[in-house]
Amino acid sequence: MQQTLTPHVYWAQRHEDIYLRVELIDAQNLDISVHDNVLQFRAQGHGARGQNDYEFSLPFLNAVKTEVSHRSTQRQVNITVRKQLSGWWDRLTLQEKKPLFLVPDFDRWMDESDAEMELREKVTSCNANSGSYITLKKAFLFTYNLVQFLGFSWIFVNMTIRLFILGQDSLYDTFYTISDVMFFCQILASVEVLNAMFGVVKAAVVPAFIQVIGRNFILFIILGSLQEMHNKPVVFFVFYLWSAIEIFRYPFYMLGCIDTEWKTITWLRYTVWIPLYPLGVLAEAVAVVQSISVFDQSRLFSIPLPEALGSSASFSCVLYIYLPLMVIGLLINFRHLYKQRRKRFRTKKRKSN
Ligand SMILES: CCCCCCCCCCCCC[C@@H](O)CC(=O)SCCNC(=O)CCNC(=O)[C@H](O)C(C)(C)COP(=O)(O)OP(=O)(O)OC[C@H]1O[C@@H](n2cnc3c(N)ncnc32)[C@H](O)[C@@H]1OP(=O)(O)O
Repeated sequence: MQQTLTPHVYWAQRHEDIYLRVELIDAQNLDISVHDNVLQFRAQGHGARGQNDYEFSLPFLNAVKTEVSHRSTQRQVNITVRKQLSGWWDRLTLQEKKPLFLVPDFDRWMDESDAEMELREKVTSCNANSGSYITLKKAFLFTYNLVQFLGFSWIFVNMTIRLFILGQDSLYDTFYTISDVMFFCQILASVEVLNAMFGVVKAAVVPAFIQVIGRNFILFIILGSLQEMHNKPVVFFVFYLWSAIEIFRYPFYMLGCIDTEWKTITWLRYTVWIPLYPLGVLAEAVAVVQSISVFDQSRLFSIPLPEALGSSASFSCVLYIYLPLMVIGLLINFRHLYKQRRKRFRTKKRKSN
């Protein structure tokens, strides 16, 4: 008949954890739990007294967490118990007299000051890692915002100068002179959706997605794909309104990356959108409406239909759906920007009180 015996148990501690090493070869049917700060161990295996059931219980000196992690190898069972509060214990067990089966694990043994040093090194290397991640992130964001700022400033300044020099004529060739840089900036702007998705910045995903998809739809499908749209004055208004906000938004972000704030830039970033956003959406809607007849005539992107319904549907069907979607997108983003504005200025006011 098998007897129930106690295995040899080796222990060591750190400020956060207790490590137990149970000398049991090929341990099976492990039952390890912690209740009321007492660890119960039961298993079958080959220990000091051969193949047998082995068990022990350890009432800990101080409170520990109930979750216990263990890993059994061919030679031993390693158990880690987390201390409820970080700190150094004078001994492991509640009773002053150490149980006979329990001995220090000199392979893992550390005195308090060594463990403190190890803990400090861990914290320092963790801080160093997160510090270099933050520096890298800020450098990436700063560069991204700088590139966008330069792109949109070039667009805005170029259009303004051309308007002063050429007057009304400049409205008709905006696409030919500006679109390449606008294509570049708007493709790059997709990074903003990814940044929001992966938590690189604290921005909301849906507004960023609406913004990028909305603009790229107008730029690539409505304006870019139809030659008939290239010389329309609406291109001027769309590009001018888009770039008018970005020459404030990107410098605002750049300053944030270097932990600096210029009140005027902050005010402009969170205020200029109030007239610009509805005007921008209006200009985009005009472009969509103007493109409908062009799509109908050219049959570009027409949608194949089953024969019973006719040969194909004009892409303008999509545009009729897109127009109300623009209003929904406008409302979502307007509400989002309004909340951002209130949050920004409310916090600032409170901070300055
Ligand atoms: C159901 C809908 C289906 C979709 C169908 C499509 C519908 C299409 C609708 C089309 C509507 C779009 C029309 C639009 O194209 C028209 C115009 O653009 S007109 C011109 C005026 N436009 C604007 O004013 C909008 C400008 N754009 C924006 O403001 C942003 O793109 C927006 C996503 C709308 C809002 O930005 P965000 O959510 O990021 O807010 P914050 O700026 O307050 O930023 C929040 C925090 O994140 C930090 N952040 C964000 N980005 C960066 C960055 N690049 N670098 C560094 N830091 C960044 C920022 O600092 C904030 O942090 P903290 O609060 O700590 O300061």
